[in-house]
Amino acid sequence: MAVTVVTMEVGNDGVAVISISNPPLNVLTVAIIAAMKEKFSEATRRSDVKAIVLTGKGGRFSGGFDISAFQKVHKSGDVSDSPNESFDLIVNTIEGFLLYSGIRVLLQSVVLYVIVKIAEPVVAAVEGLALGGGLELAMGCHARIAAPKTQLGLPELTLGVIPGLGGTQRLPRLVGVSKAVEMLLFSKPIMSEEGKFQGLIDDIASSEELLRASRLWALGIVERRKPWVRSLHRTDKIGSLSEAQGLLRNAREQAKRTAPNMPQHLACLDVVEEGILHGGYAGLLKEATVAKELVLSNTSKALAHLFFAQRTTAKVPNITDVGLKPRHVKKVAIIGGGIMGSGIATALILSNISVFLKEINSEYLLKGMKTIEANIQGLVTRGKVTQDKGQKALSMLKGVSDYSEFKDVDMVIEAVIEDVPLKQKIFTELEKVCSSCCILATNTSTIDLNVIGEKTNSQDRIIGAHFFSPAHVMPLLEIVRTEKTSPQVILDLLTVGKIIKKVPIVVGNCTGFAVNRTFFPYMQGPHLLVNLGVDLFRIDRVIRNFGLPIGPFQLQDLGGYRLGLAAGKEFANAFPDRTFRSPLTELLLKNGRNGKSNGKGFYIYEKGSRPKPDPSVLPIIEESRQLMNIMPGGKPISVTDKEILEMLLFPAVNEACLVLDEGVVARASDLDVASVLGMSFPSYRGGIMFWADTVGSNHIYTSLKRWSEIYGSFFKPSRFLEERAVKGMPLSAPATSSPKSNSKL
Ligand SMILES: C[C@H](O)CC(=O)SCCNC(=O)CCNC(=O)[C@H](O)C(C)(C)COP(=O)(O)OP(=O)(O)OC[C@H]1O[C@@H](n2cnc3c(N)ncnc32)[C@H](O)[C@@H]1OP(=O)(O)O
Repeated sequence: MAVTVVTMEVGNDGVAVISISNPPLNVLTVAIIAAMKEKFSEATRRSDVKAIVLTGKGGRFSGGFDISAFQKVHKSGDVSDSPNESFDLIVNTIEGFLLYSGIRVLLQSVVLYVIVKIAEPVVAAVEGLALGGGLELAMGCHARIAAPKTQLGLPELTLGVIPGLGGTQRLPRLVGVSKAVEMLLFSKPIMSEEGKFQGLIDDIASSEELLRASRLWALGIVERRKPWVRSLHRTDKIGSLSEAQGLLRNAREQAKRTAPNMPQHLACLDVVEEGILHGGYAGLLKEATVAKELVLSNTSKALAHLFFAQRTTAKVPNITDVGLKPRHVKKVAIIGGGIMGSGIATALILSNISVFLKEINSEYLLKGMKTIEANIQGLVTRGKVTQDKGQKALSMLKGVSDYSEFKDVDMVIEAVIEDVPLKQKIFTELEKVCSSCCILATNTSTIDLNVIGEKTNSQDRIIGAHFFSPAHVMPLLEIVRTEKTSPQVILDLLTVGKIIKKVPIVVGNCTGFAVNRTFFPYMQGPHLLVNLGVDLFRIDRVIRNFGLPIGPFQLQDLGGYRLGLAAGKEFANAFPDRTFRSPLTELLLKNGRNGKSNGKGFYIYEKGSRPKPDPSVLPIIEESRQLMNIMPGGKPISVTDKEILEMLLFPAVNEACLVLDEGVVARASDLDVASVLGMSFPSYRGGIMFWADTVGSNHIYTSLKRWSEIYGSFFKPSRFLEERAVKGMPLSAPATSSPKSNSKL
């Protein structure tokens, strides 16, 4: 159990060093804030203290306010668990605002002066990271000295809230309105080097020198060699009112486009503006009010849930909690240099893992190597990777055309086409050429792993490493285990996932695994609706308005119809009872259409403009409708946008319930993360199960039941959903009984 403390040491130089210790990230809790106040008061009372340095133990200043406190507020609805005390700590105690605000609040000041007299300058010694409340605390100090490469940022908007410890006021005063708005709206941290350039940081000192430099700076303030700056009182970086308001106007327009359906972006800009119009103190008061309102919003509930859900995926029962140590994976061989194989190779080499890429001939090999180079170049061009890092990554790559290098690789990832005999052949060969402890992974997205490994005696080291395309960009890694996969192999792949900065989710073996399986009804529902007479472009619009980046038909355009058809067949075989068979995709292919790749999709794609609906697809849809003949009375059904949304998403929720009930995932929150990272379900809705619980199991069940009676078994609700609806239980609540014997984990 980590010890949470705030300590103070006073040196012979008269500098008190107050240190926060709450490993691993020194997050701020209400208790820590109270303890800090106590230490500051003590320092003020002591006659031997001339100045104060505030720092964090363990090489990290602070990761911000404790997000789990937000979750407490979400459960209780009581905002007193949020950081109230902090206002007093930063404004009154550290920054000493009231002391210097003069006659205006004279009476009050005198009283406070007596209670928390503060005449010492405070310097923040910042290392590792200062995020959210951590950076806000540092900005309340009179100067900030940072170690090199320290991350500085205000990521609160990603949690559905705004900075609540003065960040909306002090950041614009330190770095200017334009940079502050950029950092706030995009929650993008900067490094201390840029922080120094922007004026957020006063000086940089090496890690070893940090405390000494901070003490000296603090003494410099006492001796008036350095300025004693209260950032809340500064106005020099704000610029003219009209300029600031122009920036905010543009930022609002941008926020409406890039962050629709979320309240915190516009609210944050309003709070920044309040401070510009009426002064920093007024801005702080508004910030406190708005922060409290936002913490109770559905967006904040969803995003805080997702924050922890994402970190929970790496905690796998009986794998990560049984004392196993991960083995070091240094060399990986990849079979297949197509889009997937080259994307996976790119992700590995960028994390310093050596890769041998194998292809069947030199032409394909060259193509794969070129794709990897292009992937890296793309990242360099977009500024995601430096030129040096890109070069170094490419030096970790070697193309091969046979198995001679495979004898001492730690892992092989097969990424060839979805062909069962081919994969079986490859795995029997791998068993012969690789060492007996080499991990044998496949990137299949649908095929049963037991079938792939059927002809080997290595079932214990066969595992699925299902990446999402493009693999070097998409953050999700679905790790598929069978009942025979050894815990050590699962742990090793989890560790590789973390090293290459993916969010790994361990799932059981079934058709489509967790992600594709949950979303197969979402790809079929739109066809059902279109055959019932609903306009396809309206369907896409409804989904976009809900928050997915593109609708299901545009998604099919991107993937190509052949791929969709092949996947549809797999699902139809595995789950015939809840498959909707539509002739539409085959008709499209028959008409020479294959989506974006051949320029014949549901949309027309022209460089530089948004995709436009293609009217030439409508006669094909009409043909499909006539063949299906399912419109009641031959007339298109009449549905609201809400019904369209629900008819598309509830079947996916139903499948997610089955995935959960069958033990394909360990917990509902894994499906939330999978849906957000694998299928672009809007994060601010918390993921598919979280969202479903906000809608309510009863409404989902009764709707599906009604539609199944009218439109057929595609909508048939599962037993799990029915049980939860009858009991009034959330879908995400853990099962009350012991784990099922059919669990796939
Ligand atoms: C009032 C204020 O304005 C409001 C705020 O300050 S809101 C908080 C603002 N701060 C943030 O958003 C930072 C959130 N944290 C992060 O982004 C990442 O943890 C990080 C980039 C700092 C570090 O990443 P990384 O090194 O990969 O460590 P990571 O696994 O994420 O975190 C380590 C542990 O700390 C926990 N943690 C991290 N930040 C936390 C926070 N702010 N509150 C509570 N727990 C936190 C994680 O849940 C994890 O716990 P676990 O080991 O039990 O799973």
